[in-house]
Amino acid sequence: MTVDDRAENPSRTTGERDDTAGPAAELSRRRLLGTVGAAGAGGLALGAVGGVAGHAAAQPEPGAGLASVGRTEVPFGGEHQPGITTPMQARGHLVAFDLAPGAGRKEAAALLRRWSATARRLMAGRPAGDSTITLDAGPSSLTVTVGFGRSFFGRTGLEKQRPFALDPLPAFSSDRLDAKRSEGDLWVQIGADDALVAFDALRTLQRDAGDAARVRWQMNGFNRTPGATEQPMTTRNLMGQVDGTNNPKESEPDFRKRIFVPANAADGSSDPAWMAGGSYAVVRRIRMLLDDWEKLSQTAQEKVIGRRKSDGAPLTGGSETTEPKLDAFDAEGKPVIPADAHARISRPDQNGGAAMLRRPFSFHDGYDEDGVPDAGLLFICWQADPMRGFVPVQRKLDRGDALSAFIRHESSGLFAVPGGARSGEYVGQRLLES
Ligand SMILES: C=CC1=C(C)c2cc3[nH]c(cc4nc(cc5[nH]c(cc1n2)c(C)c5CCC(=O)O)C(CCC(=O)O)=C4C)c(C)c3C=C
Ligand SMILES: [Fe+2]
Repeated sequence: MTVDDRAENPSRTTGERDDTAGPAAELSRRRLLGTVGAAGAGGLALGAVGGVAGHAAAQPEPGAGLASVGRTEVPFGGEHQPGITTPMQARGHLVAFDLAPGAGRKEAAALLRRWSATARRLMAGRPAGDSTITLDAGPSSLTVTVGFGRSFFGRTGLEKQRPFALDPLPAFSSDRLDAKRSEGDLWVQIGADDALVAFDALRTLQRDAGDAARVRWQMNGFNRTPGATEQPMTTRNLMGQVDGTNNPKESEPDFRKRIFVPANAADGSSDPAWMAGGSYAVVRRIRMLLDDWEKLSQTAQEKVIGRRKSDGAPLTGGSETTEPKLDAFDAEGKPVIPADAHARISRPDQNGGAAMLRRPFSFHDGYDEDGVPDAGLLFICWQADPMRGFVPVQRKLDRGDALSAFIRHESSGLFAVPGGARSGEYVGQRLLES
């Protein structure tokens, strides 16, 4: 998708009206952006509203001259939370919180109310609080997504409302998990196409937590900057592979069923009513053993995945979107796509139909003392039921994925992400006020 496509995509540019904004909405950056954006296109440099004299008049208007990357807005409200089907953003922060000692359901509800108000404002390109970090940045496709970990329900006395889907994930033999960087009462995913906008949201939400919750762990990630390529291209990961090709597509008939909890229990869901329109996120910090990986020849690397590095096409030929021929053999009688190739054994048709929407960020947290990069994938996958998404696929990968020798799962989290907030509602209200 080009920048212009993104700006024209209604899901990216039309926000629902913020009913918490009040008269300040008159001067909201979002509305200024519309005017100033148009003026900017004509080459007009605007002064302060009302022609304020002196130094202030020389300052550019907030939002002046924004390009479509900065202008693009994702709606906060809706059937689903943002940040699930939103196109991947350039910058991401993941942060887990634990409720503070003594904080319970009442404090959690107040916190979710504060976070929702902040997210609504920031995602619309309006300041929340006194920060000036993003005054000239625009919404930049900011999304804030909030989820509940298993431990949240005990802390708030809501155990009867805890979904079975939050039962702990099974242990996998290749797990090397750090408990301190895993799980958490609450999880927030922040994504934006501008690093300052993403940081500002992270900092503001953390300040909003006040005495109610403390940061348990926090991770930073990135992806290709939208607009950097003219063709809409699937992103690459830090191993250099095209990654995301065979994700379920929103246009597929079973997409919603696979990714989202149905809107009512009559649709065969065992989920509590408050999860209607929600999804489950599995979050894994997966370190890439890049020194080992880069010792492999390109041909060997391609066999590990089963796809070409250059364009992501299957080893049996065609283009990125060509269906792989799983039963093709080479002159020596070996499968062209090896039996343990990652992209072969992770397919739904090899796992009883198990499917998930992968929406990761890459990470790089510097180098270890021995010069080894601490880099990899903040793997985030979304599904209506982790037992019919992540778990069976990871079980299969754990038993015999050629990629396993080059990656290490270092932390894990499973979070129930409720449906999107309706107008005037805060995220999680249907749980906290049930
Ligand atoms: C348990 C789920 C998965 C984990 C963990 C995982 C880690 C992981 N994957 C790559 C790179 C690629 N994965 C690709 C495809 C792919 N991977 C999974 C699941 C997990 N991956 C699925 C379900 C699929 C799609 C299979 C299909 O339907 O065809 C690919 C190929 C291109 C693509 O379709 O995206 C690559 C490349 C890495 C580097 C990694 C851990 C660091
Ligand atoms: Fe994968």
